Amino acid sequence: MDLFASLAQKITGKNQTIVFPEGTEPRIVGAAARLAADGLVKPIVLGPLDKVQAVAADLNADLTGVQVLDPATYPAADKQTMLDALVDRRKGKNTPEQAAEMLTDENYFGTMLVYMGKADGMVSGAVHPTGDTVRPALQIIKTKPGSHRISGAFIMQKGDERYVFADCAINIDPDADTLAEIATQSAHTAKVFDIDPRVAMLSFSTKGSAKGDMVSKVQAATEKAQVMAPDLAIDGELQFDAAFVEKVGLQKAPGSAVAGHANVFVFPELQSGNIGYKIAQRLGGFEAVGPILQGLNKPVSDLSRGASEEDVYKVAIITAAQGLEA
Ligand SMILES: CC(C)(COP(=O)(O)OP(=O)(O)OC[C@H]1O[C@@H](n2cnc3c(N)ncnc32)[C@H](O)[C@@H]1OP(=O)(O)O)[C@@H](O)C(=O)NCCC(=O)NCCS
Ligand SMILES: CC(=O)OP(=O)(O)O
Repeated sequence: MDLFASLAQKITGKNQTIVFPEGTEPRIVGAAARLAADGLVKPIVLGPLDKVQAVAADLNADLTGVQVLDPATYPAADKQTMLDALVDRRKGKNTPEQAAEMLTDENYFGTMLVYMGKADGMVSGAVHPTGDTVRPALQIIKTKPGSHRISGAFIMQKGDERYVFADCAINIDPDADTLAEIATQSAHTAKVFDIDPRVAMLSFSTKGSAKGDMVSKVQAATEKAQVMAPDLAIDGELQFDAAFVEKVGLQKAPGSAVAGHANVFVFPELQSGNIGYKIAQRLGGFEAVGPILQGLNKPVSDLSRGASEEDVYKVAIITAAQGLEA
C-alpha cells in the first residue's frame, strides 16, 4: 500500500488534533480544510476568524470541521493558565515578562497548546524559517527520554524508491555523539516508514581514502552508532557513490553490509544535508516529505517555506501518526 494511504488508515478515526499557527496562509488553510473533510485530523488554525474565512473563500475551501482559534481573543483565564505553565517550564531561563512576550508569537502559542495537551501535534514553517518554528519546541517540549538532541529527517520518494536523509534541518555542525544519535534516530524513522534501514554515514572519504578532522568525526560517529545500536546495519565513512551504487560499493568498501545498498543517508553536517536533499528534490525529481523532527517528546513538524499545499497535507498526516506513538 502507498505510504500515505497506510498512514492515513492508521490515523483515521483517532481524532488527532493538529495545530497550524500560520492560519492565514492559503497553503495551510487549504490543507487544513482537506484534512478535516477527509476525516484524518481535527485541525486548529490560529488567526483572526475573518481573515481565515477570507482566505478560505478565496480558495473555495470549506472550513467545516476546522477550529479557528484567535490567540488575540483567547479567554483571559486560559491565557493566564498558559502563561503560568510557560513560566514554570522556563524557570531559570526566561523571566515572566519574557514568557508573556513569547506567547504573542503564534509558534510559541501553538507549541504551548501541544505541551498542555490541548493539541496532539503542530505543523508550521510554511512562512516562518526553521529556527523560529522549532525553537519553541526545543525549549518547551524538549527531547524524549533516551534522546539528547533533536534532528530533522526527510523521506525522499520517487516511484518505488524511498530513502531517509538526515540531518537536513537542525544541527548545524554536529559532533560525533550527535551524529551517532542522528544515525540511530534516522533508522527508527525509516522503520516507521516501512524501510528496513541500512545506514550510511556519509563523507567525502570512503574507509580512510582521505584524512582530516572532518573524516575522523564521521569515523568516530560510525563506531559510536554501531555500539549504540549493534543490531542495526550502520557503516561508514562512505562517499555517496560507495553507499548507493553496488559496483562502487564493492570496489571502495568490500565486505561492507551497507555499501552499495544504503537507504538511510546521514550527512556529516547541515550544509551538505540541506543542500543534498534539495538537489535530490529539485534536480532528481524526488518528493521530499519533511523535515520530520526526530527525538522530540511530542510531535512538532517544520515545513520548508517552499512547501506546497500537498506537502502540508502529508506532513500533517505524518505528525498525526507520530502523535499516536508519543
Ligand atoms: C535549531 C536552532 C534554531 C537552535 O538555535 P538557537 O535557538 O540559537 O539555539 P540555542 O543554543 O540558543 O538553544 C535554544 C534552546 O534549544 C535547545 N536546543 C538547541 N538545539 C537543540 C537540538 N538539536 N536538540 C535539542 N535541543 C536543542 C537548547 O538546549 C536551548 O534550550 P534551553 O533554552 O532550554 O536552554 C539552530 O540550531 C539553527 O538555526 N539550526 C539550523 C536551522 C536551519 O536554518 N535549517 C535549515 C532549513 S531547514
Ligand atoms: C527544510 C528547509 O530547508 O526549510 P526552508 O526551505 O524553509 O529553509
